[in-house]
Amino acid sequence: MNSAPAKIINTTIDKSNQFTNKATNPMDAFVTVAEMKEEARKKLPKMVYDYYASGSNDQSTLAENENAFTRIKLVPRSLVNVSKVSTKTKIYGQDLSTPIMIAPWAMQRMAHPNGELDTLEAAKEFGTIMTLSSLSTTSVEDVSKHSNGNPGWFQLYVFKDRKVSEDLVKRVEKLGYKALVVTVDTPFLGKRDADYKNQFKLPNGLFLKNFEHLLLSNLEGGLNQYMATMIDPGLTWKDLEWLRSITTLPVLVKGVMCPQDAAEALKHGADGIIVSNHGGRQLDTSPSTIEVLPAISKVVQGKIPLILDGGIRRGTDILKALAFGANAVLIGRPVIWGLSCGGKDGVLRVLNLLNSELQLSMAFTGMNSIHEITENIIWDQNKYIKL
Ligand SMILES: Cc1cc2nc3c(=O)[nH]c(=O)nc-3n(C[C@H](O)[C@H](O)[C@H](O)COP(=O)(O)O)c2cc1C
Ligand SMILES: CC(C)CC(=O)C(=O)O
Repeated sequence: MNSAPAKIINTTIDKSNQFTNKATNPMDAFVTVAEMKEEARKKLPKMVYDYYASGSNDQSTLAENENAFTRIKLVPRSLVNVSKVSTKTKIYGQDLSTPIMIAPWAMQRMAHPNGELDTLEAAKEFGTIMTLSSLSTTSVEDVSKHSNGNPGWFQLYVFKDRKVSEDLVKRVEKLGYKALVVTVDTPFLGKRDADYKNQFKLPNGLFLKNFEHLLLSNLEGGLNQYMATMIDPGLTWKDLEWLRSITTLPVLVKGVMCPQDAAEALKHGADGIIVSNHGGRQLDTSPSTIEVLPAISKVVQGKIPLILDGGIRRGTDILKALAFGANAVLIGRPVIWGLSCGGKDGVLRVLNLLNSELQLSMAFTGMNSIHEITENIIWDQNKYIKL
C-alpha cells in the first residue's frame, strides 16, 4: 500500500481553527500525527527510527498509553454557544496559547540537522514551552542564545557525580531557563530490544553537547552503558530537597505513576508533577498514564501544576487529560515525527493539528475555555443511566 500522506492540500488548519484554501507549506499535506510518523519511518535510518519509536520489552505499555485514551468516551453537548473557544492558559505565570507543551527528548539532531533549535523555534512561534533534554545534541548555551531570553524548561538527569549536575543546574539558571524538570523514572535505562539489535550509538559528528567539556559527550559504549555509568540509581526523595536547595527555579518531578509517589513529591517540595511512564520506555506492563491520572489528581488537589504525557496523538486525548485533572500535557513522539518530516515547519504542523483537534473537541463538549473543563465531560454509564 502506498502510505504517502493524504493529499488534502486545499485544506489547511490554522491556529484559529479556520479552514482555508491556501496551500502554503508542504507540511500541510499531513492531516494526522500518524501520517507524519509513517513519513518519518521512511525518512530516518532504521537505527534512529527504532530508537525514537520503541518502548521497552514487549512494548505493551507503549501501546496501552494510546489505547487507554480510546476506551474513554466523551459526552457531546448541544446548543452551548461555542463561537469563541479558546485554548489559552498559563503556567507559572507564563501565558501559553495552548496546554500542549513539548516533552524532553534526547539527541534531536538525529532527526533533523537543526535539531533542538528548530523545535525551540516552533514552540516559541506557537506560544508554548519546549523542555530541553540533558542529553541534547545542542548545548544549553546555544539553545539559550537562540531564544530571545526565554529558552523554556530544562530536564535534568541527576548524575552520580552531583557536582556535574549542580554545575548544570547553575548554568541553566543563569541562562534564563524557567523551570527544572527532574526525571525520576530512570535509575537505569529500560530494555529496548531494538537498540540492542541495532547496536544503537550516536551517528558520527553528533555529541551530547552539555558534557563536551567533561569528555562525557559520546556514547561509544552504547546508551545503556552510558546511563549505567553516569546516572545515580541511589537517588531518593531526600535528594529532591537537595535540588530545591540549590536552585530558585520551580522543580517539577517527571515520572510519577502512583498516588503514593505524588504524596512524596508534595512532601519533599516539588513545584509540579508530571505523570509519565517515559513513553512506555521504562517498566513494561505498567499502566497507561491516563489510567493513573485521576488517583494522582485526587492527591495533588490543585496545589501545584499537574502535567501528563504518554500516548497523546489526538486533540481528544488532550481534552481527556485535562478533564481528569491535568493542567497541561507534554507531547514526545508527535514532535519527533514532526521534526523528522520538516524541521521547524513539521513541529509547527504537529502543534497546529493537535491544538485544532483540541479546539474542535472542546466545542463539541460545550467547553469554551481550558479552566471550564472538568470530569463531567467524561461519559460514565452509571451516571447517565440514573438521570
Ligand atoms: C526518543 C525519546 C527520547 C526521550 N528522551 C528523554 C529524555 O532525555 N529525558 C526525559 O526525561 N524523557 C525522555 N523521553 C520521554 C519523554 O519525555 C516523554 O515522557 C514521552 O516521550 C511521552 O510519551 P509520547 O512519546 O507517547 O508522547 C524520551 C522519549 C523518547 C521517545
Ligand atoms: C539518552 C536517553 C537516556 C534519553 C531517554 O530518556 C530515552 O531514550 O528514553
